[in-house]
Amino acid sequence: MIIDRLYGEVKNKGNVCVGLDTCLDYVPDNMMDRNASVEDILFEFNKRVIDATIDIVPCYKVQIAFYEAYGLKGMSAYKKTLEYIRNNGSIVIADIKRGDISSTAQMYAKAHFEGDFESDIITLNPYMGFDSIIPYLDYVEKKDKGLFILLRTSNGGAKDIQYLNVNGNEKLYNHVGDKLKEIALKYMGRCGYSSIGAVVGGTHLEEAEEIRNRLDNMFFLIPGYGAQGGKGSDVAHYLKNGNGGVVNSSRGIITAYKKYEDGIEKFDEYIRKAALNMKEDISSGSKVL
Ligand SMILES: O=C(O)c1cc(=O)[nH]c(=O)n1[C@@H]1O[C@H](COP(=O)(O)O)[C@@H](O)[C@H]1O
Repeated sequence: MIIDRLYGEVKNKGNVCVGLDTCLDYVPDNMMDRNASVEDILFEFNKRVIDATIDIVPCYKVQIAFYEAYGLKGMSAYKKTLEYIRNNGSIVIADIKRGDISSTAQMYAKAHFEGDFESDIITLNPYMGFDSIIPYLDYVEKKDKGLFILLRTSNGGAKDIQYLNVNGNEKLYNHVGDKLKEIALKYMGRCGYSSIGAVVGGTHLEEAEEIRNRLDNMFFLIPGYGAQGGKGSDVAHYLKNGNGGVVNSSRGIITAYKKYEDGIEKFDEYIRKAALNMKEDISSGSKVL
């Protein structure tokens, strides 16, 4: 199952998920060949980031909006990026946050688990209802695919809806978590986690321990590190013995070179350094717990 692969990769390479939220503003001048197309520029940038990190990170998350924004050429870069990651033996999470129902969801599943945009794991938004998850489950069961479903997100606005009290005095995200856990139990890997995981932002800490204990069979995608303020000692609360989750950083890694005077010349070195520092920060946070 995909979750066993991801668990194994985390065991060998740590918890850093590199977020390829790539836009032209992040591309250094020397990669901006005037004659090259947007497709080539975005893909070449991603390829450099991937080549600099693939031996030290377990997976990549590619946020589709950054490619959609550049139209067809952007989507070609998206396709090439997914293929490059998968062909080089790594795991790709397509951050598409879909959340529609029925026949539409079936087409989303086909669009992102087959064909041009095939990925290993996708992100979903369950807040339209649990029936919006069902059309993807066949791919989890029969095609070795995985889902990370939004539970408690990293943004400030998470409190607007996800924290509302339901069923007396229970937080909505806990209610959603319990339901997802039930579905997840049907797709358990040998590693003790399900191919259906949850997205929990690494920026709110108060409930981290409760969420980790309550959803003990669920692997977490943990965004919010770096640019949004999350630290290694924060996100470590969502891990179990250093595994059970991957921590995403997008801007914090792919724009790391901008902090240095010689950043453009040593682009690859600084990208790798940012991923290695983050890996160290998370693992020292885990040791303290
Ligand atoms: O599902 C996500 O990946 C996600 C969930 C969440 O709660 N918060 C969150 O920031 N994300 C995504 O994680 C990435 C964070 O980017 P940086 O803040 O640049 O590291 C973006 O692609 C967001 O869309």
